[in-house]
Amino acid sequence: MKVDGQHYRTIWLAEDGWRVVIIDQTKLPHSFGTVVLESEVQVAHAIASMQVRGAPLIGATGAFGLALALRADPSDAALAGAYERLLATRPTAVNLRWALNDVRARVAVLKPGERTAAAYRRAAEICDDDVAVCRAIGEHGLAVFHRIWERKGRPERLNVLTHCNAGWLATVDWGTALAPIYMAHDGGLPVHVWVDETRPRNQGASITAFELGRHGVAHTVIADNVGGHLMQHGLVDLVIVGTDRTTASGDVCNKIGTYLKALAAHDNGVPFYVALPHTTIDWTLADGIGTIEIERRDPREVSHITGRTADGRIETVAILPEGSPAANWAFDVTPARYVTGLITERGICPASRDGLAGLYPDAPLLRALR
Ligand SMILES: CSC[C@@H](O)[C@@H](O)C(=O)COP(=O)(O)O
Repeated sequence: MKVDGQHYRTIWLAEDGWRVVIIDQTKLPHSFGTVVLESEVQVAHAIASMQVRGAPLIGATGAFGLALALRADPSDAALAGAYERLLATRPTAVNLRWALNDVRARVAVLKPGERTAAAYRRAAEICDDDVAVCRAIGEHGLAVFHRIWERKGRPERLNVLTHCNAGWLATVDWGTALAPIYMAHDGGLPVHVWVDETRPRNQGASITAFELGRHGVAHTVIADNVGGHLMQHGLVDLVIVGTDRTTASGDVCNKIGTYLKALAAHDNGVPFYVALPHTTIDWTLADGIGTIEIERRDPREVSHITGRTADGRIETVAILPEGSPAANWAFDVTPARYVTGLITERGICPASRDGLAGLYPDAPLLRALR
């Protein structure tokens, strides 16, 4: 997508053809800058510190991490070590495991001297595929938006609520949940987005609002607790979110607070859609609540908040009384029964094993789960 008239992806190779450039998302929305990664250790840091974030982008970055590791040492031992270290950076988004498994499987069968080039090639393909997949998600989602707009009698604005950031900055380009929003806006559908601020790290307030604002999409940032009230008053036409891991039975793990939005949507008859690429489906799991590892992050993300002062300095301040403990669960699971539909690159399906099997009859392990 474009920032100040220039088209960006979220990750690309530097002119030297081997270093990896990313947008430093920890600096948004106050500054837009890039960071150059030269080693697997720097890639691991970028993922863990959330310079890059969002499930598909974490996967793509991990793939480049393996390429950088192999460039330094293409041995079996180095490949195994880099795989484990990169996998440990963030536990919940399954795209990371998917991308690391994919690259490892392709290079492990090659001679060490051939591995680096193969890993770079595959990482680049993963990026290109992600762009194509997100574009397709956008097109399928756009049809949903049009249907709801028509059903509601073509209101002056179509109010969409989203949580966290599932936009182009969470993927390689386009985004998942935000892709149909961009397409709706570009096509003249009068879309307006309620942006949940998404405490504690405020990905909605800092990243989704940045994206939508730069693209000219009408939006309003709201505190995380507002959505239920808006739904009760008919001010939300649909909810659309991304996901970090969706089980083979359609349970959806996404940013903490998603579950509460799904409950409120259910109570108010508001459609609740989840947009996802195939790389986010964990075909090995049937029950999301009991089995998905939920990342727990530094409580400091809850007890402190960062922003820009009137004179332009970025400052972090404490917001809790001294001595009050804080806890920081980063994701929750929305059971499939609260999900109106899964919007994938192959189309839309019910959030269920049969729904996913209909779209992905070729999926590995699906049979074993039946
Ligand atoms: C297309 S991104 C889907 C999810 O990764 C997104 O909704 C989300 O929860 C991101 O969490 P984050 O902790 O910012 O990586």
